[in-house]
Amino acid sequence: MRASLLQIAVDAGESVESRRRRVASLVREQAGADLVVLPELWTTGAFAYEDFGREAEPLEGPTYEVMAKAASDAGVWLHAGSIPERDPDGPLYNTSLLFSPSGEPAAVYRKIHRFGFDKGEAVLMGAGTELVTVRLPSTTLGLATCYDLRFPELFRGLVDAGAETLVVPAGWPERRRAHWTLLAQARAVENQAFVLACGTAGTHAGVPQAGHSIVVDPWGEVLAQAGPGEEVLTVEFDPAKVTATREQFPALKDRVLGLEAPRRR
Ligand SMILES: O=C(O)CCC(=O)C(=O)O
Repeated sequence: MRASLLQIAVDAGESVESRRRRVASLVREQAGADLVVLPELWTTGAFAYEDFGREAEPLEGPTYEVMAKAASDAGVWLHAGSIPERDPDGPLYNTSLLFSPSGEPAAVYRKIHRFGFDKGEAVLMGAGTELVTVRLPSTTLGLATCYDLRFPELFRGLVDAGAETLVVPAGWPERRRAHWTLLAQARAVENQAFVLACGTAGTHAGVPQAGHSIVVDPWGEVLAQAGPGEEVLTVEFDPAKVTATREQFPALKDRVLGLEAPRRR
């Protein structure tokens, strides 16, 4: 399986409209890949809180249309990263879109863990409530977004639902780059799954982005990692390695569920 992670530079000097066009043509250039992955909130930038409301789109808005067409032009499965979604009956959501190689919608995932504590995304956006997995011809994807990477129970839920390849679009800041690499490897090792984590480059809203998108195999080996700037990170991997790893080192079978809390003495 060949995957291309498009580590897009999100800088304030470029309009959303021109970034959308630029990213669509980068997706088209990936014809021949099986899966293309974009980062979180690449239209606005994950920290451009003031732009969320202004740039929010309906689910089937401009980014959806342009990305559906780009997926079918390239003939690839496209994880189009996430958009600020305006739900007509509810709040904004940080919503990921996945398209099939014919440009059909294949999945929608609304980010469950919102970042910012008592400000930013945490107050501006609603929380998703559903785990999402998607069966591709050679692997089952499990979807998560950025801050979700810190919550292992979400990933365990995805694995229980059959996920073998965990896809994590992000807008991770440079300041916590060490956590990004460490957590991507931890999620791969503990779940014996591939992790494809695609971040942004550039600086928006005064927050330098980490870049360093990463692909980790089920043994925790880093198959590829990008540098800090805009980059297309392409990697070939064998999805069958998930089953092989889980058979050779069957730690997932030794889980003990439903442990009781310690008794007070
Ligand atoms: O957890 C972190 O350090 C970064 C999370 C983040 O930037 C996000 O979810 O947008």
